[in-house]
Amino acid sequence: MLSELTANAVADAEARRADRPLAEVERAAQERPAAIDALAALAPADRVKIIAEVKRASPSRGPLADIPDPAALAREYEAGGASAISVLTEGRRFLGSLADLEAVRAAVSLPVLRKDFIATPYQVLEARASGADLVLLIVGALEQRDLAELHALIEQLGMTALVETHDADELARAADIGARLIGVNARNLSTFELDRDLFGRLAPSFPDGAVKVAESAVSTADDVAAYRAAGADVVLVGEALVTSEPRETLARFLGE
Ligand SMILES: O=P(O)(O)OC[C@@H](O)[C@@H](O)c1c[nH]c2ccccc12
Repeated sequence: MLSELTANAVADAEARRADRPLAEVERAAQERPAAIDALAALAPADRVKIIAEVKRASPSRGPLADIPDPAALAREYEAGGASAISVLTEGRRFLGSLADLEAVRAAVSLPVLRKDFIATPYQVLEARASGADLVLLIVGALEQRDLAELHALIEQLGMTALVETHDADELARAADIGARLIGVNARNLSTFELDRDLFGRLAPSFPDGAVKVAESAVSTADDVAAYRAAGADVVLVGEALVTSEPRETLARFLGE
């Protein structure tokens, strides 16, 4: 499933490229105001931080929420105390778009993450051209050389990569490229199985100095507290926020 999601995302980007060639996206990326320092915004602190996700649907969970106005949702997230906003831009299974990312970027002053199946420089440039500060790289979807090259391009453009892992080998690969913001996704993107304890098992093996992000499977404040107790600096939450009153839920999750 992960390779199919990635192949589709790359094919969709290639189709966009026919209308908007690489040189044009490069220019648009350069003209954008500098990216926000997301690493500073997500740095370890005496309280847990939350990346709140704009997510309409997923292949494992189906439709979650309509979200007619992603900018309004992002403003709720900002007012509720989120430290960054993740925007799914994958169109086929997650029903997102780059237009969602643009709308969110214009609405908030928090760092914004492009959450997609990124495997080409073109997709990274699109992210910057749409105002992203952060770009997701899924280790399990990439050869090590491509991972290293995409990571370098993201940093060159002044953005931060969130490098997503799902086992000890992938965590070692993230460490090898010098990733400074590393996530552990509780959901296996090939089988869609959830393993809520995976973050806790991998946390001791994070490279020194890397910011630790626990991704997925949070439905209650206790889940956030469990991730925090296991060493998470940051927790990434989607479904629980889009299916509830986001400000109230964030307040509960942040222990307020
Ligand atoms: O809705 P949840 O269980 O709170 O999960 C959010 C986020 O972690 C999840 O959407 C996600 C994590 N890694 C991904 C990679 C691609 C697409 C989606 C994801």
